[in-house]
Amino acid sequence: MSEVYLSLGSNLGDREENLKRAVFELEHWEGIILKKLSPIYETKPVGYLNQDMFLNIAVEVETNIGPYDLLKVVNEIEKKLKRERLIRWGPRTIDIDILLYDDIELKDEVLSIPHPRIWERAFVLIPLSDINPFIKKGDVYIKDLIAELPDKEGVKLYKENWYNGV
Ligand SMILES: Nc1ncnc2c1ncn2[C@@H]1O[C@H](COP(=O)(O)OP(=O)(O)OP(=O)(O)O)[C@@H](O)[C@H]1O
Ligand SMILES: Nc1nc2c(c(=O)[nH]1)N=C(CO)CN2
Repeated sequence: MSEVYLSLGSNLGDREENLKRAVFELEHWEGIILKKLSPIYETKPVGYLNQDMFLNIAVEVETNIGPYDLLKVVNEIEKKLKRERLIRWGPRTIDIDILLYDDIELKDEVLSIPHPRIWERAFVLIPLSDINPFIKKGDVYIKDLIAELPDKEGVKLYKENWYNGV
């Protein structure tokens, strides 16, 4: 079994309900075991600024599904939640990114692991460090990376203990 970290975000429709539905799908997917869920954070949009606030979480799962098949799974869940891609970095009912997959490093046209932008995104690193503070980039703990990030002020705790199934 592999240890995988995912990042989920929503800023369209009922954001909390979208996160719950996506986590429910992951939890009930054959070959995926849900291990840890972060609190929900409300976060200022990064990249494309003219859009509503996001809710973001990080999730740890165990799985025997390989990285490329796992990408298909998360894309399928996004589709199920009726995600439409209109603007790059724009509004979405749900976005699911594969952050880390064991210690794998890979990069091609369809998939990059670790996700290329995670180390510079407080909305990713803050929930991630809640579920595993021991993750490092090289020699540096993510807490120390977060301290250096300008967008950390835009990340506020929204709700703890929020998931009980849907
Ligand atoms: N680690 C990864 N997790 C999820 N998707 C990835 C990853 N690496 C590459 N991709 C690719 O990125 C493509 C675009 O993803 P998406 O539209 O969700 O980007 P985005 O969420 O708008 O921006 P960002 O990638 O900065 O979060 C996906 O179709 C997928 O093939
Ligand atoms: N706060 C926040 N900003 C974003 C997010 C997100 O999930 N949260 N996702 C993006 C594209 O992946 C772009 N910008």
